[in-house]
Amino acid sequence: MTEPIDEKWINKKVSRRDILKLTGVGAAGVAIGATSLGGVIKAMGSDVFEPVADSTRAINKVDFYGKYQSGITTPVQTNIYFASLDVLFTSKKDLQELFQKWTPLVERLMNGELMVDLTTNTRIPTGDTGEAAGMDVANLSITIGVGPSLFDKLGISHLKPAELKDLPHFPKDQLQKEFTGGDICIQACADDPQVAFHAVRNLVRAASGKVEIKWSQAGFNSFPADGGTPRNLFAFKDGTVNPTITDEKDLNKVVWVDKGWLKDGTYLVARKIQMHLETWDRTSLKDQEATFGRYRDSGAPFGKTKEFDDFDVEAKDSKGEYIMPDTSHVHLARKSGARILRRSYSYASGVMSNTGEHDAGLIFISFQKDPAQFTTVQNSLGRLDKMNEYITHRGSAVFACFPGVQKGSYLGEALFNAV
Ligand SMILES: C=CC1=C(C)c2cc3[nH]c(cc4nc(cc5[nH]c(cc1n2)c(C)c5CCC(=O)O)C(CCC(=O)O)=C4C)c(C)c3C=C
Ligand SMILES: [Fe+2]
Repeated sequence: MTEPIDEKWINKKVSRRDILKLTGVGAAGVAIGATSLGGVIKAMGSDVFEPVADSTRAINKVDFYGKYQSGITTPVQTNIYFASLDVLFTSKKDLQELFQKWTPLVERLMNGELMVDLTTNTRIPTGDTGEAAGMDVANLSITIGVGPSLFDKLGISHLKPAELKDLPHFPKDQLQKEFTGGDICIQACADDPQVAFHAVRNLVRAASGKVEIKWSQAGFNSFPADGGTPRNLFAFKDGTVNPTITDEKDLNKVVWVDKGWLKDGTYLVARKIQMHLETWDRTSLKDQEATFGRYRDSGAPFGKTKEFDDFDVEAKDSKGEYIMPDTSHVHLARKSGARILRRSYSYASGVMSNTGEHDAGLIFISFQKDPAQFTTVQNSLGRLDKMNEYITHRGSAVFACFPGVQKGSYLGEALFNAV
């Protein structure tokens, strides 16, 4: 039998910045070009790292340990694989064991390591499913949360935060059971679709017999060449007005829970929203822009010229009419007064079998310290939102996402320490 291979696929592709850090070359101030990197490594007496060409995707590691979980204020990656799971057990102890088992696996995945050492023994299934072997870790972030149904199933309703409850029914909701709810969520985001999928697949596999996938959805964000705001499938820049992900003070107001076992965690709201692209594509540009109250090309609010220009929703023109139409999505969302951190992805999953339309839309994801913030915005959009003509809400879920993990601890430990 051949020796097991403990192969780090992150080591196969290491950014130039990382190599400079590892070798100390950067600190010594030695300027080297990309073509000389291989030589530097050999000179260091190591053949572990292979040189790679400079690439924007090569700066590739998101930290697992920290005050907060990754995938919340992590810069948005290009891909998501979101999975909502149901548990197949009924005890709190089983849940604790699941998170204790997952913690080092999540750490390994985010380090770009295989789930367990590979063996070449072909008589047994491999420890890692293998489809991410040799790939860059691509800024993989993994965010884990628990849904309201979990607490009831495990008989621990007394530990369920008062804020964690199914969202109310909203006018025009057409929710389908197969895209709604779930006991646990895994949000895997990465700059590569296969890396994100591999993470979910392997975590679910490691919990075989303990969890089953209730629903899942892959999604994407495509960034313009200048790295600015991505456009959604209606071709509008989406994500312009959002809390700044580095503004800790503001995030404390909007995103991070400040009490109880969920302190430094947050609530994730997921909505699977179909976008009726065929109807949208038959709509004039003028009407499309009035739907949002923003110009399509620049992303600027009506009456302004630049995407990030501030605006007053109450401002009126000389005829006394709102500059930003009062039925526009942005007018109504802003007027709600509530704030959320949006981190959504587009999806395109083939064709709706009953209508022949594109099965495409938005996996709307927002983080907030109380799901009521989302509800306030959604209630303000209500029946008035001009965008309602073009969208249908098909799925919905809410999860309490744990605080970050410190070394020696595990995902959700505070929940298990709570009485
Ligand atoms: C309840 C919350 C929201 C849902 C659901 C939602 C769905 C949704 N939004 C777009 C496209 C855009 N939304 C934009 C702004 C915006 N949307 C929300 C909330 C929800 N959107 C907020 C809070 C805001 C910001 C409002 C503000 O204060 O300015 C925009 C404009 C650009 C931007 O700021 O991102 C677009 C475009 C789609 C397509 C969609 C469902 C399919
Ligand atoms: Fe929106």
